[in-house]
Amino acid sequence: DNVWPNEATDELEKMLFEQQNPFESSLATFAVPCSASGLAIGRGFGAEWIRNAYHDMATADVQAGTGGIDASIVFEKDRPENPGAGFQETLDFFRPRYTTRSSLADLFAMGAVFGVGGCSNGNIILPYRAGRVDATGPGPSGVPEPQEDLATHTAKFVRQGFNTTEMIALVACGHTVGGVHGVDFPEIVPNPQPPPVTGPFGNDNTVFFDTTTSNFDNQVAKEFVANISQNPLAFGHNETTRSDFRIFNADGGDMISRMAESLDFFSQTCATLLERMINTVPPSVKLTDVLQPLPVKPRKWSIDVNADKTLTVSLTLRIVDTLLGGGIQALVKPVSRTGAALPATSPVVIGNISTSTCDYPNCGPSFVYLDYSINIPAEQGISSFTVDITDGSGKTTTYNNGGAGFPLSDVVQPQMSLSTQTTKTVNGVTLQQLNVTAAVYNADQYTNISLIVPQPSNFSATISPWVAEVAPMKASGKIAGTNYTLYTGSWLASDESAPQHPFDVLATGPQGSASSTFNSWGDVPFVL
Ligand code: HEM
Repeated sequence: DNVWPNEATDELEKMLFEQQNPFESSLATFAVPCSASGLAIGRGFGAEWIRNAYHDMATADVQAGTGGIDASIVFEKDRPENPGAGFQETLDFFRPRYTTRSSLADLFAMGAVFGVGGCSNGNIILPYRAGRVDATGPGPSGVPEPQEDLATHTAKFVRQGFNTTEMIALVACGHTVGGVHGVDFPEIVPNPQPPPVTGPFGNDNTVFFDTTTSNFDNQVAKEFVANISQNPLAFGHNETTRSDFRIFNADGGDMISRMAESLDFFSQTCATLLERMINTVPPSVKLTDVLQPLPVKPRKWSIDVNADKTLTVSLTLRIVDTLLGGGIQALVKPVSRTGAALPATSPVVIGNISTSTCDYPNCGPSFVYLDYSINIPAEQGISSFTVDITDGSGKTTTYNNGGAGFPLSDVVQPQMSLSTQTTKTVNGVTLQQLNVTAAVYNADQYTNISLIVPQPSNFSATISPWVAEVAPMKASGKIAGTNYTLYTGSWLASDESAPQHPFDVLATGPQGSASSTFNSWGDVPFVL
């Protein structure tokens, strides 16, 4: 069932498995190594992303079927139960990847996967499912706080779906990285006077939970059991806020001892519980299957209609490198609009192979990116293609995307070289403008052709549901000798903070519709 395209998973699959790809910066890199960070001394992205996911989930009520990982944390950052810069820093980090195909809740869950993967050096890779739905406002409060008593904590974890043993384990799993920041919890970690200011981002005066703060390992449990722990929530000077001490002893110390005894047991327990944590969603939310990397994935493509009555299909394929077995023989076999086989095309080799490896071990395969430039008579066109890969041993395998080939429609295609992005000043406010020219095949079949740019429904909210802003497109001429007509339309942002959300071109009519979706602004030339 792992076929392309899949609007629910394609974006997230890319962010999850492709690190250091040729097109976009990697997300996981920021949690690898776990100690590296562009944040204040004592802060790390990996720890922040794990804590962010927990605090987002921690207001869930599994009996009532409410809350869970829904990004409601972005509306709850000012609450006393959510102190610290970590939640804002996590939001700032993931928000640029928030789209109609990647909810912030899914990104926050992925952040936890990266945090655990990066900090365990690939030892624990949480299986990742997509489909979480973003909240539109704050939910109830109820994140556990360190000064609360054990009965309160136990009840809060039951509300979240975790029994006492699981509570002990989940807290140990969370508190194996990072620590308590004096700037956030001066009552737990007193700040020295005057405060130390070292490094460009300052020092937030952190006392770590264990001596291997950058390792997702059972050291936190070992040091607790051995009574040599520096964990401020276990042995801090302030007895009221020793929540880890009370929780780790909630079953008489049994679970924390077992976690201390075996790294394997610790890791397996954490993998299970953290997976449950990121998959805590209301029953109305259906998560997808665990994402698996596609062996062959069209990663980028565009189709230009040329004056000489041909089409140029520019295609970048992403291929799991083991399929190639050291070779680069991967032939694209296009199929015409009517289903006829067209000549096979080899990749444009020189200078166009790039490889991508994951930032931490075991996160997924390495990929090779191959570029193709495929020329097809405009009247024949393209509807799909298959890929024949010949590996190092000479064996050829056809990849047909689960049977039907990789669909690639040439019916509606933005012509990037004829399109521009620019800015327009309206009443002293600089707004982005997108001018798109698209080629439409047999345009007389359609009654409406439009440019669609999803935008937030509420620009002053931290996040809000996307609404499709629709700009009509008008015919601007035929391409001589072809059945293509050019259509042009302009979208002007309604707010200066408008995100450059990927855009669609949609043609609709009584006989059906055709579209080109999720086109990147990065492919549209910028003009002043
Ligand atoms: C009774 C339950 C819990 C309490 C009272 C608690 C309390 C705290 C406190 C006070 C901090 C210091 C935060 C700061 O200084 O900004 C902290 C940090 C942290 N917590 Fe918890 N926690 C609990 C459960 C959990 C759970 C279940 C997880 C994840 C599975 C988790 C993950 C983390 C992480 C990763 C940090 C380090 C953050 C950083 O270094 O930036 N916590 N916790």
